[in-house]
Amino acid sequence: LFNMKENGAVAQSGFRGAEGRPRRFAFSPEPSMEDIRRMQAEFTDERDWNKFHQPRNLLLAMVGEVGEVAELFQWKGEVAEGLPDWTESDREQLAHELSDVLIYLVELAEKCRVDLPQAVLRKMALNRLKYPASKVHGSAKKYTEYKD
Ligand SMILES: Nc1ccn([C@H]2C[C@H](O)[C@@H](COP(=O)(O)OP(=O)(O)OP(=O)(O)O)O2)c(=O)n1
Repeated sequence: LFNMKENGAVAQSGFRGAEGRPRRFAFSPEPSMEDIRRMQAEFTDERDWNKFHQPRNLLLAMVGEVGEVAELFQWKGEVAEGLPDWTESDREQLAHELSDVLIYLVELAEKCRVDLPQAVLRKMALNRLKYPASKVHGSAKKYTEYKD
């Protein structure tokens, strides 16, 4: 059991502790979405790749990377939270592919002039209004299926 504390992360290896209860998990506080936007902008500028990174191309690149994430899960059947049966190498591959999706998503948002962190706050506020916890607790019905 090791503890990845250096980044402020509280992730630990394995999903369940000795008592069989799920361990606490949280992301590291850094980098922020703005950090990621800036780092990817530098990467793109240094290679003179902005001419390729129009919104539609970024969207297609992102969807391609989503496909690569799906490939890692393909034919595995249901996978338990924490991926207890995956090798370290499979986990690292997944970390790479999820990062590719995020990098393209952040750049797509930038090129579409969507301030993504603030947009997420607005959308989550809408989600809470649409799905009041008191009304939908324990049910996965879509909001259109509720009678009142
Ligand atoms: N025109 C490009 C090409 C790559 N990248 C960056 C963003 C992604 O994080 C990563 C994608 O690289 P690849 O297209 O080589 O894809 P993979 O890393 O998934 O490699 P593979 O397709 O071999 O699995 O590199 C980019 O910004 N712009």
